[in-house]
Amino acid sequence: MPPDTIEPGIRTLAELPGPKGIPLLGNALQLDPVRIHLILEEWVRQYGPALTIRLGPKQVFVSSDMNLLQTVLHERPDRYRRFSPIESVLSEMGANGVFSSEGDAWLPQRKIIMHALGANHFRAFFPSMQAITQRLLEQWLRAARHGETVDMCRDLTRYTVDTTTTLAFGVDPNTLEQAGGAIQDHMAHIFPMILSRVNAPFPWWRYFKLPRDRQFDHALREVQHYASGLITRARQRRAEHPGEAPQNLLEAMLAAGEETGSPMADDVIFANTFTVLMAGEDTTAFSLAWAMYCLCRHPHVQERMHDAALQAFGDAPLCPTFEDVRKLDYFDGVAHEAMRLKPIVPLMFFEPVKDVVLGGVALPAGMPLFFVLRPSMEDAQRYGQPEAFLPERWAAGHQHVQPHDAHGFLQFGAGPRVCPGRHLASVEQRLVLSMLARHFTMEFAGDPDLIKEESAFTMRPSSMPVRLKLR
Ligand code: HEM
Repeated sequence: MPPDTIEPGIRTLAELPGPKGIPLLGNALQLDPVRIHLILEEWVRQYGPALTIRLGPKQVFVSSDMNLLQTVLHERPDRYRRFSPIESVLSEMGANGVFSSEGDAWLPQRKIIMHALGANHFRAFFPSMQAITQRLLEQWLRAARHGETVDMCRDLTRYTVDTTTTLAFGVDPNTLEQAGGAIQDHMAHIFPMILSRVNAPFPWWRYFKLPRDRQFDHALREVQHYASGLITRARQRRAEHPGEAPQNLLEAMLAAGEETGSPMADDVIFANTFTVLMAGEDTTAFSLAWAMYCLCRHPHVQERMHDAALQAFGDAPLCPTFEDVRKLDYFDGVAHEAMRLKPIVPLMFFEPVKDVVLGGVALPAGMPLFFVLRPSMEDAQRYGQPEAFLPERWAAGHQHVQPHDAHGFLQFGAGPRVCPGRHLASVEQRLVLSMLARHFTMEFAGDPDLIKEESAFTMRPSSMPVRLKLR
């Protein structure tokens, strides 16, 4: 955008404040990928809600203004898209599915995935979710009886992979009861590298491999092999049951175009299997792990949850029917409140597809836009008593904690690309938290100050060891 075309009163990036960088690399070396969200939050505190940084040759617009983020989210795909390195990095991994694809490629994938993950499928799927939750309960009962520490990050990532794989791909891998390493151990190496590569000022991995790139390549091969196995099994099932309506997302992708004669390409099916496997794992698991963290800090909320569980499903060990899930709104509030204080999506990355003016700042097409989500969720103008953990603020019609501005909460995104897995995530959160509160009390099994926030595309706890006691 040439400066002489910018209207009076509109600012350019050069007029925004920001931290000083070094020649050539700019601020890149200051942005430790594991702490990137904390560093950007600190800069927002220091320089205000609109600032600029530089990553190598790229000038970046950084903002914590959720009204601007709402604009960006809703004005897709015409004016904005995801930050383009997300697409190139995921393409190199064979994972350019619905999350990262843009333009005409995105919509057909989105339609299939929205349908397959739609809330209308949950009724039929509910018994499977109950069985997986029962498995988790049995593990925790054993740990409580033997006084063993529970590694919540381990158990919850296994729970979410079992649930997502069963729902979306029609196979229950039962990683929860698997003794040794499971697919999750490989996936744990993939997320941090995606974040590092997306924000790298220089694509080093295309020229030389560091030990961590080799570890990443190995993890990627394992996950690719796993996804291929799922696809092979689904193909076999379809061949054995010709003409049957697709039973899950994978079968829906294989069946797409059977009538019109334009099937979904194999690489697109593969990319979306990979995408949904990844998107369904860390997000829900770490939102639950952070909820555990908040609950250990606020034992009185555990008591309220226990009462709410008894009220919703009485003597039953788990939420007994799909209809009863609706009675678990208090648990949804717990999950939301944990995500407000410990956002598993602390940053979102976009770019304009054409020259735009956003918040009075002229931004040329292709300019990286980084949004920092937590400051607005800790803002007293949006949330009363922002530092307090108050799940009841999310109850419908609740008036006691004011103000309450749900627009400031964008953990699932918004607009045409809002998270299609949010209903599944909400059912998982309700089932796990209500089961926990029905049977156990929980406390940290170690020094909570050692639990650190780590950016790894999602924001995960460095560890979450807890001790469960039977009620
Ligand atoms: C607490 C749990 C979760 C959180 C906080 C979360 C958050 C998000 C966010 C912020 C986005 C970007 C939305 C946007 O651009 O407007 C997204 C997209 C997506 N999520 Fe989730 N997610 C969660 C769980 C899940 C689950 C369980 C699945 C699937 C099993 C899933 C699948 C996806 C997919 C496929 C997309 C890409 C949608 C598109 O670009 O059209 N998510 N999610």
